[in-house]
Amino acid sequence: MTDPGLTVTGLTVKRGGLTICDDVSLDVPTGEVTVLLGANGAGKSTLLDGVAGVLPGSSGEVRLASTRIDRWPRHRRARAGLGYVEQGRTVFSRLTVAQNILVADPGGNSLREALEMFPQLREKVATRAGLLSGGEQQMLLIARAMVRRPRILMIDELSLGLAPRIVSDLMTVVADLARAGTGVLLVEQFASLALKIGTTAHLIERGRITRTESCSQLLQDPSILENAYLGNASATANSEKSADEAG
Ligand SMILES: Nc1ncnc2c1ncn2[C@@H]1O[C@H](COP(=O)(O)OP(=O)(O)OP(=O)(O)O)[C@@H](O)[C@H]1O
Repeated sequence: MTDPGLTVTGLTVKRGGLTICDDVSLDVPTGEVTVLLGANGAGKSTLLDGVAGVLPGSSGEVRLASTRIDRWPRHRRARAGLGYVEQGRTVFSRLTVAQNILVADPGGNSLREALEMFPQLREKVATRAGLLSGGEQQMLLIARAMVRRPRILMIDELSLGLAPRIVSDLMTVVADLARAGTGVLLVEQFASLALKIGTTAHLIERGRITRTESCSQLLQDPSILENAYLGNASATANSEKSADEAG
């Protein structure tokens, strides 16, 4: 058994009175990347919000390194080692790269550590973050989360709006973080890139985990993914095609 990272058991999360995530259970071990895949609106962000304490869970348990944290406010979960790079989160664009890091963690070594993690940012340390490329801004967001040394880092759609080549570079960075010991829970629309760096993948459909597979298995047999979370769209397309052929 690996070092216990994050354990989610039977978590239900509501938005506006509606159950969006229903009875979700999954583990995120330290030292590896766990991938969460699902169609738009399946409930991926809501699940991460529920785990991080952005939204309250209405039932179920969240444990970090075996300690129950689901009744804790968000900042306490973060202090305990749960990092979260939210979808659409932006850098402080008028602050420099260095100031963005120091805002997250004014500790003496945080800037040095961040630049060791992301040497690409070294030359830009005095540059205003708003002038960085999209990929560099995402690196800065990860660096800001990592200087707090989280045991677990949840990343929601880091690739939003970025070219595939840049996303591929970011995936290498994320894989390195996991190799260095962090447990990563990765939500990613570029499924094949995420699966290449992941160990286990969970598929979520309409707020429920419907399948858990090894990433290598999903890469070898893409039809599993197509049937699972593209299933509805292709079923509709096929039935339309059959109707056309019949007509
Ligand atoms: N603030 C909100 N109030 C009510 N319902 C919401 C709210 N935000 C999202 N939802 C609904 O919750 C469901 C899940 O949304 P969520 O953003 O968690 O999905 P997702 O899998 O992350 O999708 P995407 O890939 O598009 O980000 C969707 O049906 C969405 O319409």
